[in-house]
Amino acid sequence: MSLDALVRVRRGVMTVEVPLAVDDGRVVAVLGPNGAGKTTALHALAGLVPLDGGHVRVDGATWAGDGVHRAPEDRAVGLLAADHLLFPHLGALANVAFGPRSRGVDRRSAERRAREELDALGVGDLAGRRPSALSHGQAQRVALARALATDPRLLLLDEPLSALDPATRPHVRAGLAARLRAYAGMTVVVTHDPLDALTLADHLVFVEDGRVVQEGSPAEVVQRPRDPYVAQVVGLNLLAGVGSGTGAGDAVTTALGPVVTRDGGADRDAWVAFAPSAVALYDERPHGSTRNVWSATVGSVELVGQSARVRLLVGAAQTPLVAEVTAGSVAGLRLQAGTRLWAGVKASEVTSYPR
Ligand SMILES: Nc1ncnc2c1ncn2[C@@H]1O[C@H](COP(=O)(O)OP(=O)(O)OP(=O)(O)O)[C@@H](O)[C@H]1O
Repeated sequence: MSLDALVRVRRGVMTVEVPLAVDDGRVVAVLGPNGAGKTTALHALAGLVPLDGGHVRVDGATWAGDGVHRAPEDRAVGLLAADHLLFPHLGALANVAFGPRSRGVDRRSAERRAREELDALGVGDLAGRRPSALSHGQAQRVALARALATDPRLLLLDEPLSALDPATRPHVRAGLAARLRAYAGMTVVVTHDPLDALTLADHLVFVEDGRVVQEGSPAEVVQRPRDPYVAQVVGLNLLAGVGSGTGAGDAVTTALGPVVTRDGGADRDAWVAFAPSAVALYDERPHGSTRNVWSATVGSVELVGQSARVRLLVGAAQTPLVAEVTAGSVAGLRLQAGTRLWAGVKASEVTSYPR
């Protein structure tokens, strides 16, 4: 049993066109920058936005498309938004029981189901509290319980953790991940946050300007980004390049000139990727085993704990790269915006793969 959807919705000059397939018990994350069309796609699955084309089919039944448009209440959907919108005048239990009640379940059964769901999310002891007496994290768990208490086939989460403060977020994320592992239905989660996606989802779909630019398992995407936005999300430097195409060359020609990689340069059109931590910085041109060396200018330096993210503009084309170095190197090299230096990456740290 599964979700099979092709969401096509016109939004002004942009058309959102996103295929989505989810199997039972699986979690798909949709990622993308602001305005990419993520919420539009989610709302189309929920029935809040009509399709301009495509289809939404669940377990073989058509929810939308082919002249059909089921109303949201006629879809077995649970929707959770960043702002929980619990009923302020009802306690947590009554808020959660509202879902099954509104679908015709008798009061006693609805409350039993609500209590079960609150317990499963670790907030059973808050059953009698009104939303105003709940922390953000607690309220979001109650809202998740409300989305799940109708036993939806399809759970839709729209930035479920984005309104939480950084101290609360990891706890709610862990609770959500545990609950999703036990949930038998299908989940689509929209998020900006790569950590949410990597910890919650089995499959990632990246959307930009309404279109899918890359999808795959978290491991695939992290190792082999195929789009600058995806590379930025997973924290890798990515360059488009051209290899020899003969299997003989060992360098890929990029905006930085030839880059020597550990995979050779056999592919005609190739991506070249390396981690910021693989970029070493020097105040004089290094001599030695480092095969890839470029002149660079520091754009900015951001200290995060014991390490620093250094944005660089590299080579004649001023190509942006990110280096991650120790706080000690920042002091030793006196790194600041405008500092001119050398950046080096060992060939063994650089991967290349077909574009
Ligand atoms: N009701 C609407 N009518 C027309 N255009 C809309 C409507 N809602 C959103 N849009 C536009 O559609 C595009 C996609 O918006 P959407 O909210 O789906 O993006 P998103 O990826 O969820 O972005 P964000 O991360 O900022 O929430 C945007 O350009 C937005 O301005």
